[in-house]
Amino acid sequence: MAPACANIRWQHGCVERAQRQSLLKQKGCVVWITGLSGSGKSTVACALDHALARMGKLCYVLDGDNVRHGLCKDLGFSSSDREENIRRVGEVAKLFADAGVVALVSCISPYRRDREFVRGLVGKGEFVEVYMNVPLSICEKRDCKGLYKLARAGVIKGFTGIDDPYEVSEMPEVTLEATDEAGELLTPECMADSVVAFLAQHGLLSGPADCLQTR
Ligand SMILES: Nc1ncnc2c1ncn2[C@@H]1O[C@H](COP(=O)(O)OS(=O)(=O)O)[C@@H](OP(=O)(O)O)[C@H]1O
Ligand SMILES: Nc1ncnc2c1ncn2[C@@H]1O[C@H](COP(=O)(O)OP(=O)(O)O)[C@@H](O)[C@H]1O
Repeated sequence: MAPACANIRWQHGCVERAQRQSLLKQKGCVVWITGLSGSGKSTVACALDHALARMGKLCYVLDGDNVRHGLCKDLGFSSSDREENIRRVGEVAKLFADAGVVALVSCISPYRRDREFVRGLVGKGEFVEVYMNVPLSICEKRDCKGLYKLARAGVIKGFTGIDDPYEVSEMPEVTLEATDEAGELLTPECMADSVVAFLAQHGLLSGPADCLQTR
């Protein structure tokens, strides 16, 4: 989308992304964690942040609840507000990736179209969609904020999974199941390990190949 005002030109910087990545000895990317409220997005983002920090990788978590206290405090939960919410978070995540940081986004982001929009914003191969495949029954049972109860009672309208849709992607890069084959709940640490494995397999955790020698 072009800027609303015509008299805007792109200002190029003096330090390139490759140099920033070289300084940080890592590559920037966006890990986009999507799923129902209560599916464990924030918990996995936190576990992933810890796991990657232990590997010396700098991350930053953009959590739906948190950005709605600032950047997106003017937005509600209509489909157009959710779209704008995801657009803004996507743009910020893109800036983090450009800075050489691993952006860990945990937003419901219920509409496929909005997630695909962000995928298109971010460089090819740098957008990793992580789908929390946790059944509504589990999320609703957890109901740690009491919101499902309010939604079922009709106090909250347009709640994702109750009277607003969650559209599953056809091909998320990573799908995290709630349970293992024996039906035991998988831990957040185990889920984070699956994401780390994907990032490693796809070269997103190695040092930038095209980086300049600055140290
Ligand atoms: N109507 C409705 N539907 C869904 N969720 C709601 C709603 N109203 C408030 N909440 C709370 O807001 C959190 C979701 O914010 P997000 O920015 O992630 O939502 S979205 O991506 O724009 O759909 C979400 O946080 P999580 O539980 O962490 O997902 C809820 O606590
Ligand atoms: N893998 C898991 N196993 C068991 N409980 C979990 C798991 N992941 C998250 N939880 C719990 O579920 C609740 C919702 O998790 P949260 O990360 O806040 O979800 P979301 O960000 O998707 O709303 C929290 O009480 C959290 O401790």
